Amino acid sequence: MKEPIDTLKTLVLNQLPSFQPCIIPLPSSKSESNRALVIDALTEGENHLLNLAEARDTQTMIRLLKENPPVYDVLDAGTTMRFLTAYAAVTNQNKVMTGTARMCERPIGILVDALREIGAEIHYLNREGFPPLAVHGLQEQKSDQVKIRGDVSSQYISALLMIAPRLPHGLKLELEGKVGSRTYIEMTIQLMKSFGVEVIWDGNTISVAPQNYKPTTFSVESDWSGASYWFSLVACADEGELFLEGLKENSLQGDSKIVEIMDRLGVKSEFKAGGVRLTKQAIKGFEAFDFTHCPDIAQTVAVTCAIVGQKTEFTGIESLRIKETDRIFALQQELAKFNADFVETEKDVFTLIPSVNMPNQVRIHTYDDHRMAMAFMPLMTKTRVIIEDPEVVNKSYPSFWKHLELLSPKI
Ligand SMILES: O=C(O)C1=C[C@@H](OP(=O)(O)O)[C@@H](O)[C@H](O)C1
Ligand SMILES: C=C(OP(=O)(O)O)C(=O)O
Repeated sequence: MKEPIDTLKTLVLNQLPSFQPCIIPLPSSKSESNRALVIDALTEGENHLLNLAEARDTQTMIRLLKENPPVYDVLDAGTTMRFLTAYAAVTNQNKVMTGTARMCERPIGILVDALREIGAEIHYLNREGFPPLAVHGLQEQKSDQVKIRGDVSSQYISALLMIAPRLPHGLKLELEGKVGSRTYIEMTIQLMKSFGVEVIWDGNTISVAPQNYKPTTFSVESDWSGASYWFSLVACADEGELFLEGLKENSLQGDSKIVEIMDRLGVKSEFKAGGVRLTKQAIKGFEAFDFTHCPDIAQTVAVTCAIVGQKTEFTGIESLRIKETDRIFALQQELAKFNADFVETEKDVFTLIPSVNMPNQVRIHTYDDHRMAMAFMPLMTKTRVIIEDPEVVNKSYPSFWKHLELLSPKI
């Protein structure tokens, strides 16, 4: 049971228009960590995984793989649900897959259908197409060629790819229709290659022959999705400079696109040894952006545009409806609290109309979504902000509020 709203824990952020130059340490990427952990579990021999994320999604993955309970309760971690469903199948285990109430509303049918076609026995325990599930392993591979649509979640494709080298006949995945979050599929393939596995992506077909992962040392990069909130803070502040530690210019993470976006919204990025320096520059502006391949930074960019006065068209955000919450609805509700609008002007095209009048205080509801809490933090440059359920950030970035405390005001 969720607590009633009045008794919810809140965090008050006092207005901070400008801040002194500051170093932000950043967490490690949970997407890279969760892939490395599944690959590690499928490797014969010992890997050395460095810099694994502190994110709850990753800690849940570590715990479940280590303790190997009969029920894999993934809480609210999408990658953990999708990757471990495929993992349980290929390792021939009997597992119940479950999670939070919201997780049981996030679709998994496309992955289950593909795994069944390959030969896994999986049953739905409640609603067809959604967790909870009972996985009963994969006795015999029935098919090595599967068609899969790519427009709902790339996590199904990543899950299948990572188990593919361990299937007796390997796997040929034929991607159908529009493919969203393609950068995450590329990340999966890059990680597989780092662990010595060959993957061939040719047009719409990704082929993986049966082969073994090779033990290696792998170090997880800092998290670009988490970095996006600090870019936004610099964009929204009157004055401010940040050094974000551990980021590399050539990243496996598609959310590094934030550099390009924030360049238009007034943030200059300079890559140095050990990270990236963010300073303010004039806003160049943009009219439209397609988030198909970087959906997790859509909230960051929407809030930034609302604050800096940039009217913008958002496309490629359909998948936001099936994430930790319906992020489109959540954005619309919370942006309206400071008189910004996020309106569907044509089917699947949303226009962000910036704030015209800033109230003295805004209370942000966070909808069990870490990214709602973090994306609205930069509003503190303009007004006093109250964040409901601040611990929601633990999913990906438990030290987020501690890092915010590193800032000191510029008087
Ligand atoms: O593979 C991954 O690590 C992820 C893929 C994306 O999901 P979709 O493929 O469902 O868009 C992204 O939103 C999620 O935060 C992490
Ligand atoms: C959508 C997200 O995660 P997941 O799908 O793995 O729960 C996210 O971190 O924004």
